[in-house]
Amino acid sequence: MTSTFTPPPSLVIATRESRLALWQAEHVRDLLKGLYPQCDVRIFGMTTQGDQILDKSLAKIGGKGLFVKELEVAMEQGHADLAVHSLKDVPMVLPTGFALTAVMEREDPRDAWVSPHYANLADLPAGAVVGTSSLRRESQLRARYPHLKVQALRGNLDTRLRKLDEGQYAGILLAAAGLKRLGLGERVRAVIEPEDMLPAVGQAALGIEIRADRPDLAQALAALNHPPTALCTHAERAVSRGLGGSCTTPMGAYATLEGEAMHLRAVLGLPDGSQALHAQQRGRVTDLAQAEALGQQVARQLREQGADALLAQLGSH
Ligand SMILES: NCc1[nH]cc(CCC(=O)O)c1CC(=O)O
Repeated sequence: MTSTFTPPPSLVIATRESRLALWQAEHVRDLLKGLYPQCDVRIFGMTTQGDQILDKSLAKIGGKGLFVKELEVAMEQGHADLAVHSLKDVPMVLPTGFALTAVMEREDPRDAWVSPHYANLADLPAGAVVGTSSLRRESQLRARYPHLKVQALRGNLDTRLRKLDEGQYAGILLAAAGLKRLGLGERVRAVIEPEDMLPAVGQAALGIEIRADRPDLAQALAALNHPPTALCTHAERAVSRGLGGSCTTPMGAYATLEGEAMHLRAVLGLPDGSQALHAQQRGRVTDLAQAEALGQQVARQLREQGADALLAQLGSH
């Protein structure tokens, strides 16, 4: 088969302007420059609504979709060709006209414990304050360590680390991936295994979004797709979608793939840790449809255990 593919003469990448988002966009820019040396690849940085609201819980202001919308408008208006997102922040259902065209290889998917004084969560005395605004982390933390206190912690990575260093918290929970990407891996005191805390849907993976009417771009960006990561995160996203969840639902879902054998685990709990539902499933997965089916099975298992009632209680929390 002869290829008739001609790489585009230029590519503009839309991104948020936090240090992590810029790192991720620059990473994609460098990969694209390597793939297409003739292509003029540029970064279009934007401050999103989500970045400006720092004092309220994300769940209350409409979820992490706020980090994605402005980038979509930029693509809609032709100011950018693609957007690089932390897949974790991408809504489970994209608006019409947009597509997740590639999912890149995952960094370390685990959550990390960051603390100046305590090597481990298990070392914390009763009443110690842990910083996180993630309902998923709060729910799993409280279920396992009911003697700890949880206090809100918002802002980008640098802000959160600064608040920790100001001494308001015994320690904080962050995604290991973000810290590693920014060269802050030495701040990690302990990584938390999925057995103890399931990561967020899509955690540590980057998603590349384009307009659905740009098949030329889809072809140019296909080389960035990492099929095992795409399959795993597709299954995770199917669990959340199957529950009608969003990026702020207190659930974790994590898939691993060895050869064609996928193992998908999920948890859904109340933020106060008083109730949690767990489900897991193994199956052969070689394409996105099979990944989707496995995710739907896990969502069904959670439903059979009462996920809908739990989600209804959440609404009133
Ligand atoms: N919700 C914010 C967010 N979105 C993506 C990451 C970094 C890690 C990743 O790519 O999952 C983080 C920070 C965090 O949760 O600590």
